[in-house]
Amino acid sequence: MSAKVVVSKRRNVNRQAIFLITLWPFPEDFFLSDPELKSKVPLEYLSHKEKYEEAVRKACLLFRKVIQLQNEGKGGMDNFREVLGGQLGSAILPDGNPITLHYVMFIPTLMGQGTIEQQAEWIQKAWNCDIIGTYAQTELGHGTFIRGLETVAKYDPKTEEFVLHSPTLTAYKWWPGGLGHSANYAVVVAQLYTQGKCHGIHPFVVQLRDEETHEPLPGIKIGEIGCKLGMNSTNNGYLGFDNVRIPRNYMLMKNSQVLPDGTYVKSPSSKLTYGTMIFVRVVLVQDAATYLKKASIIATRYSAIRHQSQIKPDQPEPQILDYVTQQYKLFPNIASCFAFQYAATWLWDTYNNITEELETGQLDNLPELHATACVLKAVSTADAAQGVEMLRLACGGHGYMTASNLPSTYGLVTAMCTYEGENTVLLLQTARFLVKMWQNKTNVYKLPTMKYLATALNRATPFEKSVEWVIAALQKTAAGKIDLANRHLNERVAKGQSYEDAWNNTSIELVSAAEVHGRTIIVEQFYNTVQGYKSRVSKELGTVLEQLLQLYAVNAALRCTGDFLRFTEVLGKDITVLQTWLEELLSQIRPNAVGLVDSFDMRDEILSSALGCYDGNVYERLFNEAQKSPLNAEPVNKSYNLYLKPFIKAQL
Ligand SMILES: CCCCCCCCCCCCCCCCCC(=O)SCCNC(=O)CCNC(=O)[C@H](O)C(C)(C)COP(=O)(O)OP(=O)(O)OC[C@H]1O[C@@H](n2cnc3c(N)ncnc32)[C@H](O)[C@@H]1OP(=O)(O)O
Ligand SMILES: Cc1cc2nc3c(=O)[nH]c(=O)nc-3n(C[C@H](O)[C@H](O)[C@H](O)COP(=O)(O)OP(=O)(O)OC[C@H]3O[C@@H](n4cnc5c(N)ncnc54)[C@H](O)[C@@H]3O)c2cc1C
Repeated sequence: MSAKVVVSKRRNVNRQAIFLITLWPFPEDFFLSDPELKSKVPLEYLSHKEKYEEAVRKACLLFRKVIQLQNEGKGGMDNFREVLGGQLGSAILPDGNPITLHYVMFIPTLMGQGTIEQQAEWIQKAWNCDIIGTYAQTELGHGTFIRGLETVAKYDPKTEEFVLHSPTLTAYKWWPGGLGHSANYAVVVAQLYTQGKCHGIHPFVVQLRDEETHEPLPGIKIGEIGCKLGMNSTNNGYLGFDNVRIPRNYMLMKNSQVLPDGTYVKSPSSKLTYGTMIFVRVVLVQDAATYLKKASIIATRYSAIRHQSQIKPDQPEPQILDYVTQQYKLFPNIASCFAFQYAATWLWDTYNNITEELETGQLDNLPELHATACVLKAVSTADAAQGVEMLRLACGGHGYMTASNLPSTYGLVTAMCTYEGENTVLLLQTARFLVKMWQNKTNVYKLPTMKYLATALNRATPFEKSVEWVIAALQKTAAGKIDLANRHLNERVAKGQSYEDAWNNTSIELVSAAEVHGRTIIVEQFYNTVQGYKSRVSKELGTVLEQLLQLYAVNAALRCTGDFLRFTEVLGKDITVLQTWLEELLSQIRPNAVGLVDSFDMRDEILSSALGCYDGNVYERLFNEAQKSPLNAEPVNKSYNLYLKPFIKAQL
């Protein structure tokens, strides 16, 4: 394979940003019409081993095709984004892609953490897929608390090498995607020791397997971690080191360095090592939107086909879409798809702007970027996971069928709540930043996502039925919750608790404050986007977008009525108005519901669902899928004669 990648020498180029610029229409058909990218047998009927082998076959073909497009000058890095993301990627590899981490974390870490020379050495090889990498950070004993990682990289100045070692079982790397049997290299995050001192965690490039035979190298203990709730083809692995030596320049040294004599040169910020995690958290908001769109299309189309019960006696069974409770399950999730999509776009732009600043050595906005990426990743993935599950339930029994593709979509989306930072932990990171800003009010005024904190608490928010009011009320609630949590924190400290104990004892309130702050950002971005669109789209489209915005906002408000009653001037009677407003919106959106999900523009092959196809032939498809069960290949299964018959005939 040969893909030309030019490594720019300009320091201020945001190299990770080039991933996500869409320059041309993506040729889905080039992938979806390739018979080799279709599985002959539904994946669920394959063994664990066969699933993995099939996933590797498809993944290689998939990326070969992407590289072919690139070599023909048809699109660039944006093609990688399409095949890695939840839309095309999860259609072709519904149980996960064993090479994803190579593109999503290995290459971005080389780009973000390597010196120009290291990039020149590694990136071309990685882009050409001469080597396949993963990102090995989490260990059996620690995923969240990365300062507590146990893998050691000790510098030996005599040989100018690092010696990597796993001193305990809990030091084994555990979880990295593709680590089991796919990758032959990894970025390994380990505690750096030089001149007898530990300098904390740093990234190292480590070869794991022979480039020809793929046999594990001496001192490398490696394997796959086993079956999971979902993502069973991602080949998550474990990895232990027995005094494995790597050259000095295999430590990624853009931010901190170890000189040949072992002298440690400090990074301008130790948190720059965490850069790849920010990048992935940012792109996950988009992925959360994609998975929720997928489930929303399936459940909404199915709800238009499915007839059940009666609303009035003697009348035909209605489409289940006409039940208001069903609309309540579906439409707020459709609105969330728009909300997360707009938040993702805004966050991506913010990320680009701030990483460009970082490249010039300006770190002022890094804390806000971190806090914002954490909260948006946490809120969007949690809501998407809950939403997909609700949409699955909204399809009744058929939603429980693998053929609906909802169980496997849930398996993919719920993993996002844990990986790349467990959601509660991320909300606590945001809370840490909010409290800091709250305590030091002068900074609050400068930061775009925090500006509201300067005035929100003292601003009057008399109730009115408008999105502007919902935003003001959410802001006031977030400010009120931060203020209260901060007061409780201080009270606990005043009573003699250490700050850390007081923090832990206040953490339920802190998490809740951060969550409302995240929802405030999302509603505000939705509002800003719709205001921007209004003059550019037809009146009819403007009206529908406005309805979706209102639905998202009023639903967000109704989710925190208790907090509104505590922190704003809202009264019980106003909640009734909010409830009626929600019900009005459900009925306004009803005629456009199917059109709205059609607008997400996902082909049947991408939905991969017997319930969600464009033509609505739900029952035929379910029946056809049932015929694919290997049990139906023979009229009588051998277990009848072996077990059932003797059991039935026996005199018990
Ligand atoms: C071609 C590609 C295109 C892409 C296409 C799209 C396709 C998408 C497909 C997606 C598939 C993704 C598959 C990914 C699989 C998952 C991979 C993983 O999980 S990998 C494994 C992922 N693992 C995880 O995510 C582990 C989660 N754990 C952690 O990140 C950390 O342990 C921690 C943040 C919780 C604490 O860290 P700790 O060092 O204990 O820090 P303290 O709490 O003591 O705070 C100290 C100070 O540091 C500050 N600060 C902190 N972080 C940052 C930051 N990033 N920055 C800046 N600052 C930061 C903090 O604010 C505070 O400031 P101050 O108040 O003092 O001023
Ligand atoms: C599908 C999948 C793929 C993954 N891929 C990779 C990969 O490619 N590379 C990689 O390195 N890792 C990977 N991971 C690991 C992932 O990043 C970690 O699982 C994640 O960071 C959470 O860490 P943990 O598992 O240690 O959870 P824990 O931290 O043990 O969480 C358990 C509970 O403890 C709570 N908790 C922990 N710390 C705190 C705290 N400070 N305050 C309050 N509560 C706390 C959490 O909220 C949670 O409820 C993957 C994980 C999954 C599920």
